[in-house]
Amino acid sequence: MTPAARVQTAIELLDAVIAAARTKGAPADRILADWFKANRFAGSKDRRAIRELVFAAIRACGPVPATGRAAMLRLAEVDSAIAPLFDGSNYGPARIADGEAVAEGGVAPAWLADRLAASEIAGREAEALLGRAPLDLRVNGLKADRATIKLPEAAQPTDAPHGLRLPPGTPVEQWDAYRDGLIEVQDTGSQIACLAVAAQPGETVIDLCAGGGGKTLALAAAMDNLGWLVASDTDRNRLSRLLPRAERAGATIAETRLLNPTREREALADLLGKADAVMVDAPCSGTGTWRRNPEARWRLDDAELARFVKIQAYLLDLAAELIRPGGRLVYVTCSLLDEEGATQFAAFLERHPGWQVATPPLPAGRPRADGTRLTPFQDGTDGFFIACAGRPC
Ligand SMILES: C[S@@+](CC[C@H](N)C(=O)[O-])C[C@H]1O[C@@H](n2cnc3c(N)ncnc32)[C@H](O)[C@@H]1O
Repeated sequence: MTPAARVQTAIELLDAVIAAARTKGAPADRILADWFKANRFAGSKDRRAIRELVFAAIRACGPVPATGRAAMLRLAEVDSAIAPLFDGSNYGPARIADGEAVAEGGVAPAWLADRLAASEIAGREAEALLGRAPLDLRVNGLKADRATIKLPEAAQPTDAPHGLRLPPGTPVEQWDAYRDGLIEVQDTGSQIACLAVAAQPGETVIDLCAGGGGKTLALAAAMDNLGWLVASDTDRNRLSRLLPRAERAGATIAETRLLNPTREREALADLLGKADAVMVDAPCSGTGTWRRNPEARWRLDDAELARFVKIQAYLLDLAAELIRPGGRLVYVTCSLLDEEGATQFAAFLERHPGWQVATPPLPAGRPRADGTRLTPFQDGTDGFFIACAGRPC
């Protein structure tokens, strides 16, 4: 494909991404993967270039652009290599017309940028939300050790005790160490969130919103495969990915429980008041993960945010019921909005008098109200709010 044809293809893909963002349809990654599958004529260099263009254009636009072409013209404002490719050539985009509409720049739609600013995420902190994430690994302590593991490429240790960092795009999935379960792909912020649980061998630990089990596997390693580790979620698809991953990682103590939304207690009835620790890695707006899916900021609206805030409070209260006297609650969210983090946790403490804030020392992050906040700008991780409280004895 010519460079101009790649730009035109990226414009058409951006139209699909914009439409999907408006209707809460498929994420950009999925849209691109489907297109590449259906258009085999695009070689690996084309695919890489188109992908770069689409994501660079998404990052360059704050609010949802009207069209893919307007989004690409916005990218042309910040990348001088793009405008000359609007050359009217065969398969390329038409020439730029005088006064043609260009999408607006910025970090996010105005309402969301304002909410972030109210949570002290503005300026360079806000811009860093749209940077490119590195590729972080967690060395699986059940099978290997960070100090001695041999990998095909040199990796830098991160702040997390088992963490290693590689450049984005490193094909780790093809490495033997990955296939054999010696390493997991996991952001350093996620690894640090798991440290906050301080899970010990022999304990009863619940990962209440386990999803595909990224954090469950880290907890199993911390527990040295000793104890009872329950991984629950309401999403059957996500949870179904956990056990094959656990097998690869040699995490034998992970047990999954599929929950029925609004009737979660039923599947967890045998654990009420028994857990030494419960981690609530809550469903959230994901404002801390825009480095990975920047178009998520076009999908969020006030109603969706309110829905997250409500379910977070509900899950925190459910977790409290599962914890034994003297046990601990760890609340984690990959959002940097206070309503999903500091304010949410403060409301929990108000509803549960007697619970004591007790965040263990973490290797990165800064205090934020009763918890700790990690940000892409300060910590080079995804954005997280992490807070812990102990149930009174
Ligand atoms: C931030 S994700 C969890 C990511 C996961 N812990 C990991 O490390 O990969 C939030 C999860 O909460 C789950 N969830 C949503 N509502 C829930 C509920 N009522 N009970 C339990 N899990 C729920 C979602 O399905 C989603 O997998």
